[in-house]
Amino acid sequence: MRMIFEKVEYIYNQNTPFEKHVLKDINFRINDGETVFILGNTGSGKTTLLYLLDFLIKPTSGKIWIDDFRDPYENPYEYRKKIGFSFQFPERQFFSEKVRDEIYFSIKNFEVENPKMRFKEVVNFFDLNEYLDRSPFQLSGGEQRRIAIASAVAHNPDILILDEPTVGLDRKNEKKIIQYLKKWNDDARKTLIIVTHDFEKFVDFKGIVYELNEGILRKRGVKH
Ligand SMILES: Nc1ncnc2c1ncn2[C@@H]1O[C@H](COP(=O)(O)OP(=O)(O)OP(=O)(O)O)[C@@H](O)[C@H]1O
Repeated sequence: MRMIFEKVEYIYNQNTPFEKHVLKDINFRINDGETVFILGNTGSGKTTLLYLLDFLIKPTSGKIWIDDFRDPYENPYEYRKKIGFSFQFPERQFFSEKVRDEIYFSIKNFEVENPKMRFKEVVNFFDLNEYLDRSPFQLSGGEQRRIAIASAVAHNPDILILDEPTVGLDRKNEKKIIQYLKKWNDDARKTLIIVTHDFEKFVDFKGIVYELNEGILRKRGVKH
């Protein structure tokens, strides 16, 4: 699923005293299998750009296209099914009382084949057995991050979008998650989109690096 941004602008609270022009004339495309890093200072618009990539918000002006000519907002569910999204602040993405349901949700919602097997696979890989009956809201930042990433990948999406995936993780889990993401990076069919302030932790990754600066997106280079 190729994603194309054409002259995309995003303004919060337009025509109010709190108006904030966050994204300016964004033109880029993300092809199947690519890894894309989006860097930039605090408040430069990175999270807003990711919300657009998951069709959670609509551009104030400009267009987002899927595979050249399809409008994702006509049927966002259909396209979102192919995407896994882990938020910068995991508690903003959680909505279940138990970790078990949080992880099971996308497996069920997106009708994954062999749901029980997939659930076990994800829980075992991310080492989450001990948390299954606990509330995701009452866990540490690092534990929440693991659950957020596990939930994002549970339905085996084609595109994985991660906002600050390494924040809060201890060294052991950070290593494990980076290794896991490297497999996505190496998989020619899987697209990986990462916003990070810890770019040096992705030293072995290939990909296209963009930088957002006051809402303007520039290509910084390609990592080989
Ligand atoms: N819901 C909102 N209403 C109004 N302004 C907002 C809203 N969300 C974000 N903003 C503002 O838009 C700008 C961009 O925010 P965004 O979260 O996209 O930046 P960011 O690059 O992800 O920052 P950080 O690195 O700190 O996470 C910021 O100035 C922020 O204050």
